[in-house]
Amino acid sequence: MSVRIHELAKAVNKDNKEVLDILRARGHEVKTVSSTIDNISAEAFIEEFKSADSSADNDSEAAAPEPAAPAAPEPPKVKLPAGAIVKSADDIARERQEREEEERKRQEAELEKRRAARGIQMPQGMAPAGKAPPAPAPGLRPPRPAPIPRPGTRKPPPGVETKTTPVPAAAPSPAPAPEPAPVQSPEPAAPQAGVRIQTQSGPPVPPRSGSAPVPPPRSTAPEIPKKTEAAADEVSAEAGDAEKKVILIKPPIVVRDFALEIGTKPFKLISELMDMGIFAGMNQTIEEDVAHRIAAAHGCTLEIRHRGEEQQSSKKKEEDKDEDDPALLEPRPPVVCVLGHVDHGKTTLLDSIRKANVVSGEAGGITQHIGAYQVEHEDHKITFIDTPGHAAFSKMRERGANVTDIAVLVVAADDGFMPQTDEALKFAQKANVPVVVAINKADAKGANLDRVKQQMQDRNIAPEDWGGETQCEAVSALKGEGIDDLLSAILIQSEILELKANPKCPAKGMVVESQIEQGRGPTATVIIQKGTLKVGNALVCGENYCKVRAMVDENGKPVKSAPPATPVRVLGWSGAPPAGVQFHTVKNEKIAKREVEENVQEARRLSQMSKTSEPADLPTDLDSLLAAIDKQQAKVLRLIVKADVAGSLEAANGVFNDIKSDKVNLEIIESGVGPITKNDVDLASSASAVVVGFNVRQENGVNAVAKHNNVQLILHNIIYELIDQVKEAMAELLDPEYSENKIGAAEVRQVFPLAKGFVAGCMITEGVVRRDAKARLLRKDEVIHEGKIGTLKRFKDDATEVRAGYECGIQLNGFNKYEEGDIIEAFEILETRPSL
Ligand SMILES: Nc1nc2c(ncn2[C@@H]2O[C@H](COP(=O)(O)OP(=O)(O)OP(=O)(O)O)[C@@H](O)[C@H]2O)c(=O)[nH]1
Repeated sequence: MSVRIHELAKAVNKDNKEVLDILRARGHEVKTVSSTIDNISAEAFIEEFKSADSSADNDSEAAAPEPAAPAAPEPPKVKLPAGAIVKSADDIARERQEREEEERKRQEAELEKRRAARGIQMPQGMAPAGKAPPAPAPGLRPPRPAPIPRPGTRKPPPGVETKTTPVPAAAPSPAPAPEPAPVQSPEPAAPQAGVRIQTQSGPPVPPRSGSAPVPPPRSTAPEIPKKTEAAADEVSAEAGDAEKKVILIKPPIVVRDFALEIGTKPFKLISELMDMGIFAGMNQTIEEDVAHRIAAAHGCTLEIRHRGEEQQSSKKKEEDKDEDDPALLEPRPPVVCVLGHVDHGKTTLLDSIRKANVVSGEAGGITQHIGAYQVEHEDHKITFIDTPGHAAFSKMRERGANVTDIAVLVVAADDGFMPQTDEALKFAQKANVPVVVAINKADAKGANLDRVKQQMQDRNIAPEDWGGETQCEAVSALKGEGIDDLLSAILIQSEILELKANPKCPAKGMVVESQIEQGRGPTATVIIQKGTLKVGNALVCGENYCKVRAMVDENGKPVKSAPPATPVRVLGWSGAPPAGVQFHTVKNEKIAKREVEENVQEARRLSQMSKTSEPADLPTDLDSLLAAIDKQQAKVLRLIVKADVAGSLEAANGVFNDIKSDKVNLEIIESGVGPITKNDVDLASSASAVVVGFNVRQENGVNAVAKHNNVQLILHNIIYELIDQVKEAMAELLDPEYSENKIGAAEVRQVFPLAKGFVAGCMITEGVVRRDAKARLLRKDEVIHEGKIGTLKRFKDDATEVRAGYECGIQLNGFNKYEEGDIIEAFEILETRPSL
């Protein structure tokens, strides 16, 4: 949207030319009255001049109580302060032209003046603006002490001239009570900083009719002593922090709103921002540190309240008060996770408990994502979280331990404690989660229960039957033996823990897993920790929100509500929330969106802060400098990683980040949940990256686009394979290394002249000499010539190769000076791929 100049002039009741001139002076490229300016500038212009008009009207009404006779002007009814200058009509006319020029300069100089006002002395004869009001004049109200300037206090019009009498700076003592003054008494305005003051002798002359002053572009409030902004700054600096206006603001900080808060106009704020090299529109947001600087320049103190923090603390208090009230707590099922070493039988155990078998469906035999299920035993519910077993999933497993009340540590009776068993035990102990040991594969050949119990004792978790405190059950997950005892042991442990939660408060919980499902969009398996989650609830989970569209249980059945410790898959998310992040319920979707927006801003701010603190890593000595240069010169394999679920994605990113090489750096430029799309390929193409897919499919047509753009796709369902292929891709970036491989040697026995040049009659003394090989001629161990073999003949026939013990004729390209006894060595160049 744009506005034509003549429309603008009409709107502010001014000449077209005048408006044109003002706009040109302000840097707008306007040629004729039909030229246009943008809507925002036009609005600001209208606002500025309309308010100036109205205020000037008020001023003129107040200042001209009676029309003056043109020839013999009567002295004004209002007695002006001593020394005050009232301009003649001629002066006004002359200054009218000057005003436009001043107006142009004014805006540019405004900020500069404000800064300068703190350090630069005022022109002589000019009252230190902002420190002292004008001297009192008989009949006028006494001077008031300089008030603390309020942001937004308008400046006097540039054309208004007054003479001010310097008086000592107003003490910060309480202001004397103002005497009643006639309403029509216009108060002299302080001059604008930097505006030249003209002095005139002779009596004050009232304004003449017919030469009404042009309304100044800015209004002056008649009741308030005027101060320039420079003066305002000066005062605010003197006033100190105690008297600064404190502004409370919640991010995001939008230019328009912020301008109003600090008492300035949005367009002025925009120009200040531009001065700082920041280009932001009315409705755009600015960074917090920028807002702080601007607020300080306006004499305000900015307090930014991050809603999340505020709400968290206030919510925490409420929860402490209401949600954890013992009277409201009710018993809840235990949340159990199954941990252990690879192949010790975790999945089989979970299947056995659920009387289902999903082991056969797993790619590579590894559980690759967390599921959560609930089973019933002795009329009590138990919630199980399935955790994967490979080392790559350590993080997920750690998380699994953190969300749970009890950990079942699976130890194969025939294998005993293994590194990952110890790691899992460590996680559980770190999370303060009691452990129930399931000695699995009790049926297997070589099963040794006592050895496992001994290992338990060695790890300070002695089994109960050995006098310790750790419950321990021998089971055969495969045969379904000992499962009931294990479940009973879990329930006993649960009873000891006295697990309770308030089912009536707003739901709170943790995301166990999330993914993007076809037809369902982002979904997340969550475990409710407090309250009851209901369809229709609005949730906030880090940088994602959810209006619960539907919930399904572990059997895929829709449920309407989920009480504490229940696992449910929730539909209706804005995006897939990462596993391990907590969610809470808010009043409605609008609030959820707002909170999430703030969380996103906060996350950005934190990442910005971490980026700016990076210089600490700068090299400080020569060695580290050289290492840094080496690192810069190292090749980079960029990856775009996609995985089926958030947990797998994190695990995959984790293992990729663990691949260390001095020669090739690995950089994950993008990662996400869901199938590989054409966008991923496009991004990979522009970033020269490789797309890696873990347990995901690719959308139709992706292959063709990848081929066309020469983008490598690496897809696999098994993490080890993926790691190997990524390493291969890294190695391929390295420049090949070349090595020489001697394949044979011949001794020159006789030199034969030919029509053109000579041929060396040789005996092959070792290996083989091939026609396409490279050769070097040695004479008394000195290399005389190196090049390619030109001809290789057996008698008169060309030969491709001649083996040791045979005679042949050899001609080297570009060489003719063979001598008897010379040695011709044949070799080939081998190209090898360097290792990482
Ligand atoms: N003999 C015997 N074999 C078992 C038992 N439990 C599991 N197995 C076998 O052990 C192997 C591994 O079982 P999983 O349940 O896949 O082991 P896991 O710990 O879940 O393995 P990951 O998912 O790779 O971590 C399978 O071949 C099972 O049949 C058991 O009680 N007895």
